[in-house]
Amino acid sequence: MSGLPCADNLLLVADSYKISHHLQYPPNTTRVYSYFESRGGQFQETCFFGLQYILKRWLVGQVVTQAKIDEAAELYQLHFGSDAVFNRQGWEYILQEHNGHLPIEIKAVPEGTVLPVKNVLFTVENTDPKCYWLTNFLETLLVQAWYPMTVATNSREHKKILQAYLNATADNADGLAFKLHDFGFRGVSSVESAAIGGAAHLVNFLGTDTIAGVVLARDYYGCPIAGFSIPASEHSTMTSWTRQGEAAAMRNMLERFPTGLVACVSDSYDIWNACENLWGRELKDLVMSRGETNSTLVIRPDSGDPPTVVVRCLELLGQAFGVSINSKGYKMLPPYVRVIQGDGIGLQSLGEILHHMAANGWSADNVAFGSGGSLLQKHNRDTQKCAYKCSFAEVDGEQRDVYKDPVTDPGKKSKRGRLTLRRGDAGDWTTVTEGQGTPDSDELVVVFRDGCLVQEYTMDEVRERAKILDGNGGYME
Ligand SMILES: O=C1OCCC/C1=C\Nc1ccccc1
Repeated sequence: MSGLPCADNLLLVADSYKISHHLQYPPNTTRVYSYFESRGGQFQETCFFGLQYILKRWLVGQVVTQAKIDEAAELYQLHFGSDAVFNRQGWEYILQEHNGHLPIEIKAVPEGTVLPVKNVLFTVENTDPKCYWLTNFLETLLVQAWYPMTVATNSREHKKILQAYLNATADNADGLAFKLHDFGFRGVSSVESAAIGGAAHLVNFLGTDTIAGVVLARDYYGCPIAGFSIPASEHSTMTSWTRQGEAAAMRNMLERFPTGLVACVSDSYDIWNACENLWGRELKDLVMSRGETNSTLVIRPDSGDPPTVVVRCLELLGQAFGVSINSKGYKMLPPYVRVIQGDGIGLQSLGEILHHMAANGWSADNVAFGSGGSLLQKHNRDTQKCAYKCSFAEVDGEQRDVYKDPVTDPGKKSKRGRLTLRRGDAGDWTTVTEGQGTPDSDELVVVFRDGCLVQEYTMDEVRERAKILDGNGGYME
């Protein structure tokens, strides 16, 4: 037992109403086929990621045992006040006939793929006609793919902005992968969410403090080390020296971490004083000497109006350490001093800060950003309108296209029939409905079948697919 709620018992990982659904399909239903899509919302394209974690964590291998069936039967008898709801026979059939492996086929777009919303992202179908009820039993769990997909998509939107500003104001975009650091571990709802969301951010970037995400990438995406960080202070390690001791605390950071990158939060009392008089005067020689070993001090403001504070810090540091003009005509601090802004960073404020920097002649290359709640937590299933819907069924041997089309919301209309995902010569994506597609033209790949993970992706492959191609998703006015 992993100590998790539901303790790895897949039979408990569903909405309660699902437990009764095996009794609600037409008699002699032998096949239920459903698909997952994002209908779009904040973003009109989606970076698909995270299904592999769900498959490997919950569905691969012998996931049905007698003990799990008995535990579920007991709980559901209490939960419904009846032992006529839970599908004991159905689960025992899977245990006996399939040795506890799920007779399901899942076809998905390769992880990391970026495609317009409203396209099929994965399909689910039972491979044993007696297990028609299993396809949609799995909805509850599989729809949780909304989270990693939405985090990866949102993180990638930040990358577009950063790349555009680097292209416009920096010598190159070589530092792009470290420009947005994940600060979100504490701000999500669970360690597992941190792992999933943290890994999703790492599809696009290499900087993170969310260790759980690095661990998930190692354990589920074959990546020994998916993200990196550096020694950095927090307010307690600075303020415990007292206000009079702030310079000593800062000096300690430089002496304890004499080479490489070190970050120091500097707004405990007065960020302006810190930049001008502490880093810029009292510790100036120690800061400058880091240049001799290609080492860098990263100064961290952590309060105030972000665009104003970032630019003011750059101005003060520029006065103290000097400024050069890069190939794009923008100001650069010396290589041994940089700024990281980790307060109030989201898609909107990132653009505003970078715009304000550029408007004041500062290159985007001077600053890195940290984002927490906006990066990992400020999303829900509706952000990208992710849904799982049945589009095909077989009843009494008759194959029927299935759909919903609510008169009260045309936006919720679902696709009909078996679906395939086609990629045109121009790289455009089309979802072919009503079984009109052909298997050999289908971009959907069988990733799971009958308890086995048929196709697996490494973080490197995922990152390759998620790369941003044109460097000008820009926001430059
Ligand atoms: O402030 C924080 O809140 C919570 C997450 C971590 C964190 C800062 N970390 C950091 C890492 C690398 C450079 C600078 C800071």
